[in-house]
Amino acid sequence: MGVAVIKLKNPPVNSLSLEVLTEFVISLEKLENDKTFRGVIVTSDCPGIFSAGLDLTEMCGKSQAHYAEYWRAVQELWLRLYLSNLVLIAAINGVSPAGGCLMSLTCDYRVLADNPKYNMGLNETLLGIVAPSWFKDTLVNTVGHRTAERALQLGLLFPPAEALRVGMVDQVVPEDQVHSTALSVMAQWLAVPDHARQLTKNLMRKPTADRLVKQRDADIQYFLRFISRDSIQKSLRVYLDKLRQKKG
Ligand SMILES: CC/C=C\CCC/C=C/C(=O)SCCNC(=O)CCNC(=O)[C@H](O)C(C)(C)COP(=O)(O)OP(=O)(O)OC[C@H]1O[C@@H](n2cnc3c(N)ncnc32)[C@H](O)[C@@H]1OP(=O)(O)O
Repeated sequence: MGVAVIKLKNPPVNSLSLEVLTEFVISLEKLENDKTFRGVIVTSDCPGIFSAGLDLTEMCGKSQAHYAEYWRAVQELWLRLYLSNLVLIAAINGVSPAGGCLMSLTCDYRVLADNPKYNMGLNETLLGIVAPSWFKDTLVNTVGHRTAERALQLGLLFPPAEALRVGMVDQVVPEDQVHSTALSVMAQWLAVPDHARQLTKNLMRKPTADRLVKQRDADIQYFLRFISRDSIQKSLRVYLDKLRQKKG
């Protein structure tokens, strides 16, 4: 039925490095241009981890030019996913904090494996950083304003039952059924004529996407100023050190 599977593969935690973002955009573009494909299942090849989100090492101790390039790539992936003409189904087979969660929120439907470890949410505040307005918009459009406000301020990571309750995911299924469920949901979405579904998706999503499109450069400048602050660099270093020391 013309369904591709994109499996994120950047061990150990599928962090969204510049290279991963760039490859993801290229893969999506190819699929969008190949009319034999109408849908994509986005999933992970890393056991227990859908994606650890943006790659913290890309945002720490690098040059301004690097931060600008990185942030443009983050914007690009979000825009491509959010406005994709393809049906996108996230088969979430692991934990998905921050950018990992965002990626799944851009999909049309989310199936999450029922494992209490597989938390998801926008936890940026816990790192001492702030989810950008378009991350916030994506969450608000999924779970509503009040739930998003509480989740964003507290940096909440929701276990599966809670994620389902607040509408962050559409279905929670046993781990071994995530892929088959995503496939059967895909069949349901593909039963709708493409042009009508695509126009409707665009109607729902374009106003949100346009807010970023109209001010992409300003958004990059804002990111540069924010991420370059000594206090933010320090917060990121402390967070990364904590992650590294966990093992020791
Ligand atoms: C104006 C706007 C400004 C800024 C906006 C920025 C928006 C940011 C969005 C983000 O996505 S920030 C990233 C948020 N992500 C997280 O908080 C997740 C952090 N990681 C974890 O919680 C865990 O690693 C895990 C995903 C639950 C996996 O745990 P596990 O025990 O399996 O692995 P471990 O913690 O030992 O990690 C292995 C290895 O990977 C490194 N790591 C983990 N996450 C990241 C990451 N996001 N980026 C880069 N590297 C990461 C970790 O340090 C370990 O490295 P080591 O092997 O060298 O020790």
